[in-house]
Amino acid sequence: MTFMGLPPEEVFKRITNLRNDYGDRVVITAFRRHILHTYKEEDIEIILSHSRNIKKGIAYRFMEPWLGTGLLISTGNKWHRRRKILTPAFHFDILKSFLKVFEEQSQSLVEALRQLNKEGTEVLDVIPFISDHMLYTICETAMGIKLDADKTETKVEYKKAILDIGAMVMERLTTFYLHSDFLFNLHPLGRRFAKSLAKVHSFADNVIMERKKAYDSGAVLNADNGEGKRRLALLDLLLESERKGEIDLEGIREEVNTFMFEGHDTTAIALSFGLMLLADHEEVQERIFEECKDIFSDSSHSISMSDLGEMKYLEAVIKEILRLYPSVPFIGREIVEDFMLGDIKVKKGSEVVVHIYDVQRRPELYPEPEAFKPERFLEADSRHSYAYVPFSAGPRNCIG
Ligand code: HEM
Repeated sequence: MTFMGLPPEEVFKRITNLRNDYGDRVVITAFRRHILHTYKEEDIEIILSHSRNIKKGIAYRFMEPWLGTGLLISTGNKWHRRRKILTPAFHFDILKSFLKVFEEQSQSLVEALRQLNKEGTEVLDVIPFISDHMLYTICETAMGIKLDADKTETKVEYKKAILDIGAMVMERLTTFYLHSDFLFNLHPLGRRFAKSLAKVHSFADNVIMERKKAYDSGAVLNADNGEGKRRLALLDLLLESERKGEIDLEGIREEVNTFMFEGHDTTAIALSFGLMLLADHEEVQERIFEECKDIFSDSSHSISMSDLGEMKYLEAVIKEILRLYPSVPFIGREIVEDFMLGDIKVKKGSEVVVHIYDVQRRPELYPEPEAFKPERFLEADSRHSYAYVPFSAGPRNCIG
């Protein structure tokens, strides 16, 4: 079997079809490396909950020039240390303090869509458009900067550069001869990648320096939990750790790039597929609308955490969107310690790929798996706990 020269969508289709042709476990051997693909919830549990096999697969190295060894890519002690520094930035009190930003950004997105509708514009690809708003949200919440107010050329170039880099990483991944750094750097794609990278790094450095100035002068973004305990948002938390000598400026840059990417790309994909599904299912739109009407009646009060808690149907809709279209369809691990996967031994040096997209479409777990049915998440859930893993699970689950 070969994936050589195929466009990314074709590679995706072939990889996800492997299960139909070969069963629940498939081993592909490429360049003398054994890669085990698994589609089964029991296997996925063993792999994702392993406490030492936490090293990411080789495909992630194509993102390293961009994200460095930030939280997504790092492993071992470095990953443990960073995860410990960053976890408090996702405390409930911090997230609660961002509700206003989420609301403002949602309204601004709806307004922009309305405007497009008025102009009769035909939106062909919503992803870059939604990406903008997701990027503004992560910048304002995690980095403390208002990117939507910034109309400079640098910002426009930054946004374009990260969208391009994402696409270029995908293209490199599916073009095997470009896996070699030597060939990639000589290739036009490699040269374009380097140019975009320079823009992204320079933008991230400016964000850090600006925030460092604000932090040093005492004007930092923080949330008070009502008991006088100050909680710091992500970039400020990193700057505080730098003061304590726990991380250096290069490390901060790795995390800023990691969170700018992970924080906007995953959410933009989920929202884009969500809009597509809602457009096709008016009855679901109607039920969401009725639920909101019950919660807000005629009031236009700002949304609260308790309002969110009441949106049971909307929550089921979001779960169903992420079941059908998980933003991260598969994840890879490089095995650093032999382990047993049921009756087979997976050896150190091999790789495993967990197919989130496919396990979430198994007909025996999800009857009519291709159908968009949010009600399945309203019923009592007796499924295996690793049959639904859009945020991964175990030690390397999604922090965001
Ligand atoms: C729909 C939204 C999201 C989905 C579906 C999602 C999914 C995932 C998945 C599947 C992983 C594991 C990746 C792997 O093992 O290769 C992951 C990791 C991660 N996610 Fe998310 N994510 C979402 C939103 C976010 C947001 C909003 C942030 C940041 C604010 C974020 C930051 C991260 C980071 C830093 C990691 C690496 C964690 C670690 O290895 O310790 N994600 N995410």
